[in-house]
Amino acid sequence: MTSSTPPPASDHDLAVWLAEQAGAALLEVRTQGLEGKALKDAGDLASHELLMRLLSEVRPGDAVLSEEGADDHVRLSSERVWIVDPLDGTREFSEPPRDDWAVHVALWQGGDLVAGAVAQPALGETFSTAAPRAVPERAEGPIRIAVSRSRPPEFVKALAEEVGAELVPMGSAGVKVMSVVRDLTDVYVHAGGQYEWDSAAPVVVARAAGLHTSRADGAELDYNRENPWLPDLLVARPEFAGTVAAFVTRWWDEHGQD
Ligand SMILES: Nc1ncnc2c1ncn2[C@@H]1O[C@H](COP(=O)(O)O)[C@@H](OP(=O)(O)O)[C@H]1O
Ligand SMILES: [Mg+2]
Repeated sequence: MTSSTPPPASDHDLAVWLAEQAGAALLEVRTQGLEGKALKDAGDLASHELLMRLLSEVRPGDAVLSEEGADDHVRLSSERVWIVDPLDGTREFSEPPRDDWAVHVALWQGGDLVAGAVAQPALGETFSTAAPRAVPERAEGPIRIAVSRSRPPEFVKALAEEVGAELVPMGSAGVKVMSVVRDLTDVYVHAGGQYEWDSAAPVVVARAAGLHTSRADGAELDYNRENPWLPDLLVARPEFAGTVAAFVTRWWDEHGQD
């Protein structure tokens, strides 16, 4: 969809529309000849401002939770809260032609995530609850675990050794969750730091595809809390979730939570 298309009525379709509008703006920023921090900052700002403006126009009664608006406590008494990450994988966005960066748009309503979209603009793909994907049959071979390129959890090497897995580093929480949806990997596990906007949209899209989603130790995920710090995450094909969650539980018992 392009900016000439009107905003759709349904929340599922609106999440896609918003993520794709922001994605188009980000691709345009990438053509401006900027580099490094200037490119990161210009992308963050352009996408953030566009999403805030569009949401205030099309859903004026809803609250928004994003990095810039985390302290706006109106959202804590709101029935409907859009949880957005205008540019996830900022580092990779600033390293063209990498395509492992994303726009996240999720809707939280009455206690849980209900709709969402993850756009990967440089890949030309959007994953969403509007058109949930069936996860393909698993490719044969060892378990593949998606991990952060720059800040992987301290336990991942020990986990990979124990279960005979290979690690697949890439940028963006959304891209890593979508790698499980696409059967590029089997598991994404993170610990050590993240915020609600890093995982909300990927999680609701993964749930719609039938994947397991939880904290890294298997505990329940909870969104739109006063403190949006949500430092760990596990998204996995259901058959691998128990093994990874049990490993993390044991690791945290023995080493403390990182
Ligand atoms: N230890 C940590 N503390 C805070 N945020 C973290 C983090 N590790 C990862 N993240 C955030 O999670 C997102 C995915 O990270 P990664 O690409 O390393 O997997 C990034 O979001 P942003 O790019 O929106 O800042 C990154 O900032
Ligand atoms: Mg992010």
